[in-house]
Amino acid sequence: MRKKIVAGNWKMNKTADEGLALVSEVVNMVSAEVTAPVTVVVCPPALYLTTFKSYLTGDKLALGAQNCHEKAAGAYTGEISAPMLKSVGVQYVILGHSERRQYFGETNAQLAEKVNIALENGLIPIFCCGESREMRETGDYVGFVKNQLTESLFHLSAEQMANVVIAYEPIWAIGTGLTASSAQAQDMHFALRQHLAGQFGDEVAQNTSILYGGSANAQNAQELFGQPDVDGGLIGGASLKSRDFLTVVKAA
Ligand SMILES: O=C(CO)COP(=O)(O)O
Repeated sequence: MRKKIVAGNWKMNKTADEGLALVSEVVNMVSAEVTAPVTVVVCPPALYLTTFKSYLTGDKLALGAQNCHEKAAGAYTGEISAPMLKSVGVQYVILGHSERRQYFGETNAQLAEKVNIALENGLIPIFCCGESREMRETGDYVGFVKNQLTESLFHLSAEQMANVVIAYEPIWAIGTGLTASSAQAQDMHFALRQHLAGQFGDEVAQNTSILYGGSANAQNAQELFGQPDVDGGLIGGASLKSRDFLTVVKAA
């Protein structure tokens, strides 16, 4: 059975005090209110990972980073490596978020290297994919997203792929309030699972968690997560308010 996962991507938000208050609230609420088998991953700014590790314990809560470098160490000023993340107890790492692709020029080939180094260091990549609004309106958007998987993941063995989580995040839905309809999400998730099955076999495809991201919130999460191929979410804005985030978690 594939895992249900709800990950909160805080992006570049919250000062240290604000972050501590939020993570404490989330931990308390998850402990008190979440009985379903869902893994809650908190992905704060890297600066807070070490401090947050002691809060995110037990089998329901996990710590995630928002990025890592593709090399293990070296002269890369300002960067953070997968071995460093592992050494402070990080379990998941978001890779290939559309904001990193857009603002930092990350390519599918570079992301293939990031996926490799994450897996070599025992981190679970949350590999992001998704099309722009223009692509959705005029192009072969399913082919485009499938190709993101092909170029960054299809060099892996089936065994390695079993340790990867996918997040479908249509760019037009991120931070815009324009959520994909549950049918649009389901259609893409189904297509991606088929694509995975073609390369890695049915068992791996069926066991891969495919999360939805893009204006998912307390109001629409139930409907989105109710789709057969939607296994949870990667949540931006709604992860910054504990009560909203918990409502999303409970919908998984
Ligand atoms: O980019 C996202 C999560 O990684 C989604 O962000 P929003 O939930 O704010 O649209």
